[in-house]
Amino acid sequence: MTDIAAPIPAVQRMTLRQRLIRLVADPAFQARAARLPLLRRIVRREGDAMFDLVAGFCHSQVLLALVRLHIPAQLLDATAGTATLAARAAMPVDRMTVLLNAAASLGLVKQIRDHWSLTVRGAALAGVPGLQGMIAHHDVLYRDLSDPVAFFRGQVRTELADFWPYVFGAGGATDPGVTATYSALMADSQALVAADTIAAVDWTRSQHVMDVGGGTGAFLTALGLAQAHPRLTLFDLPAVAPAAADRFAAAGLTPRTTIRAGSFRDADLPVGADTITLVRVFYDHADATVAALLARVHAALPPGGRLVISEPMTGGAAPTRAGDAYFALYCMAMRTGRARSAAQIGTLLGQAGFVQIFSPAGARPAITTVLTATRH
Ligand SMILES: CC(C)=CCC/C(C)=C/CC/C(C)=C/C=C/C(C)=C/C=C/C=C(C)/C=C/C=C(C)/C=C/C=C(C)/C=C/CC(C)(C)O
Ligand SMILES: C[S@@+](CC[C@H](N)C(=O)[O-])C[C@H]1O[C@@H](n2cnc3c(N)ncnc32)[C@H](O)[C@@H]1O
Repeated sequence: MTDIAAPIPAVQRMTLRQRLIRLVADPAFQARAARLPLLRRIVRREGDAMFDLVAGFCHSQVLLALVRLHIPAQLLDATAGTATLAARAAMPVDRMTVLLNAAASLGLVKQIRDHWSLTVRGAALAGVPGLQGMIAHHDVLYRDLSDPVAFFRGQVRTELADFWPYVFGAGGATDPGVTATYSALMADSQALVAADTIAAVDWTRSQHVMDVGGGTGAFLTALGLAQAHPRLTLFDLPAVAPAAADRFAAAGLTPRTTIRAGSFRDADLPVGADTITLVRVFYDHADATVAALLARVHAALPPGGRLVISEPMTGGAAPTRAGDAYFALYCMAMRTGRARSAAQIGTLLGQAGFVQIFSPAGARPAITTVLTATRH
């Protein structure tokens, strides 16, 4: 069913800003402005930006096709001609030409003489750990979003949550095959989050760090390699946590690490750490679960102990594309959690008895935002 927006009610007294908005929406003004030397550039820029919004889904599908056909990986190995790429993709040459030109328009590849190579952006796509894996499962998200009005009304039984079964608690993460798939993607997509989180925080005072919801140990491994001194404890669900042992062993970190399996929904957290990290954990959960988890974190830390939270956040009063037009929708499709702003998380921290809540600069907000807090 198509929804037509209700007509805007008549405005009694228009502010200056509203008058300006009405003027810009007037097709006659748009046509006049496009011819005026001073306004022409703005009109063109706004038109291009509007077109990008209109065509965003096509752009994403071009990206998805490239990833599914392993074109970034192929072009990282060697440049290739259109016919070669078409043959490898079992695609007619003329259709591959359309795909590659579309990718070139998006700045991902470029044709030099008869051969295609990656651009700087295409090379970043090929190299960012986990990014192609995230893109490859976006078909699930897009199916959930295919009727966006029903989606925003909460009338779609989304599929995305089935892709990440652990969010429904320990019972959701018992099949080792399923957990292995999502744990690998989660760990791969962690690399930039871990790098920015580690860089944003001063770890010199931390003697013992416990990563709660630490998956298969990607964050603690990165931290252990960056900081030689702290002891490291990983806490995650019984179906997930044991796999961290191989990662710790491969990094030579086994003597410094402890793995504790359990559910933070069902029991208290182990004590002993002076620093607890929660990386990409809150946004999977409702406020009540986060509040209960924070109470357990508070109880597990000594007075003066530190909590480090890191995950993609919304922009709050200043919405951001990554936070508000991607992660917020992603979390909504996950059904159990939501993307929050730093201010919202700060409020939850304050209610749980944490003080000195800071957001250190340094992290790339599209990748993650970091908050630190102290247990009172
Ligand atoms: C060679 C020439 C000519 C010049 C060189 C100039 C030069 C040196 C340029 C620099 C090039 C460079 C190094 C670029 C680097 C670019 C990088 C690092 C780009 C990184 C982009 C990262 C992105 C887009 C990350 C996206 C992450 C996403 C979408 C993650 C999603 C994660 C989700 C949804 C997690 C879900 C988990 C759950 C289930 C909710 O719990
Ligand atoms: C989005 S993943 C983040 C994993 C890791 N911190 C990262 O950033 O890659 C959320 C993690 O929380 C864990 N988790 C979910 N519910 C949990 C619970 N009740 N008790 C312990 N861990 C839980 C999941 O198994 C998963 O590893």
